[in-house]
Amino acid sequence: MVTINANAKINLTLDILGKRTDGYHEVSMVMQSINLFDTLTFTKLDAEEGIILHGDVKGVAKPEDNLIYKAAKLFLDTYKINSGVEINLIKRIPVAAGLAGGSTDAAAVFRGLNELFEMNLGINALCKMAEQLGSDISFCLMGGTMLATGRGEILQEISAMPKTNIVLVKPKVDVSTAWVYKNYHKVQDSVIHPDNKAMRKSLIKKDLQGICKALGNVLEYVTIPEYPEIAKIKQKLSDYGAMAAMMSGSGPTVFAIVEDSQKAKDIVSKIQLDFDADVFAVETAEKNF
Ligand SMILES: C[C@@](CO)(OP(=O)(O)O)[C@H](O)COP(=O)(O)OP(=O)(O)OC[C@H]1O[C@@H](n2ccc(N)nc2=O)[C@H](O)[C@@H]1O
Ligand SMILES: Nc1ncnc2c1ncn2[C@@H]1O[C@H](COP(=O)(O)OP(=O)(O)O)[C@@H](O)[C@H]1O
Repeated sequence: MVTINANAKINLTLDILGKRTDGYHEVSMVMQSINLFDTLTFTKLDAEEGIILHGDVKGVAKPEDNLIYKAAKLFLDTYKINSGVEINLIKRIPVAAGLAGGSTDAAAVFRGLNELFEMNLGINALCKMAEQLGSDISFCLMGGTMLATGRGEILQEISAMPKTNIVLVKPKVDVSTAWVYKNYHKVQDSVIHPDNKAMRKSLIKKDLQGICKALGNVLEYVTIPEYPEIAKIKQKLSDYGAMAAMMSGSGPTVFAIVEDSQKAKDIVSKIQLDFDADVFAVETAEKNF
């Protein structure tokens, strides 16, 4: 049996450089893994038993639609492995939250099956499969602090963010990533683009104030007008003394950077009373490879 913890991510920056001919958007974003995680365990089965998945994902009715199932099928088919596999999922990352919950589960499947079947595949081979299923899965394989370009699948390791306390607030609405990207053209002329160079410089200097100053996400301009609660959550987090607060990915989760774990606990206990939301105190996580 193999067990993998699949970390969620936040976007320290998210910039869109343009629309591509394949319909996706060209992005440039600094991504950071965090220690909020799903846990997946993998056990070999006989080939005729196929892929059996235990554990529900809200809104995903059929197991075959789960990214976990799709990733397992892709792995077994690609490497012509004549075996079944049983996968147990403990879901902790909120779904459709901007935290890459589905992508990180898929990445965990590639890592888990690589170990279970003793394939010794390198990160490049795993990333090749990842790209076929989703833009964020390659980052979830790598983890840590990365600059992601292309549609998100081209990764460059950059200076790691110092270990930092983060508070996550996920209001009880689900946001479709596809919908957010689809509506970006309506706001693109009025957005303030994040400064990725300034972010990278601050990361090199381990300057948390600088990192806070350089946070920026152009998708806020699409998601916040539709879900104004996100702006209220950002404001409250600042009022309660967070160093900075911003929406992650396509939203709706807001993450706040806070100076220590006591402050994080204080903020969690207060903000839980203000909003109908899932609230977590977490830390930044290190890379997987
Ligand atoms: C916005 C981000 C930021 O990290 O994260 P989430 O909010 O989903 O966590 C990502 O770009 C989400 O990546 P991911 O969730 O893997 O997206 P995919 O499954 O590849 O694509 C979902 C849909 O989003 C759109 N899409 C995605 C990535 C991209 N660079 N341009 C796009 O236009 C496409 O319309 C696609 O149909
Ligand atoms: N294992 C999974 N975990 C979460 N979502 C999944 C999974 N498999 C498929 N999905 C689908 O992917 C969509 C995006 O989910 P998720 O990755 O959690 O969003 P985001 O990247 O915005 O955090 C969900 O609404 C759901 O329909």
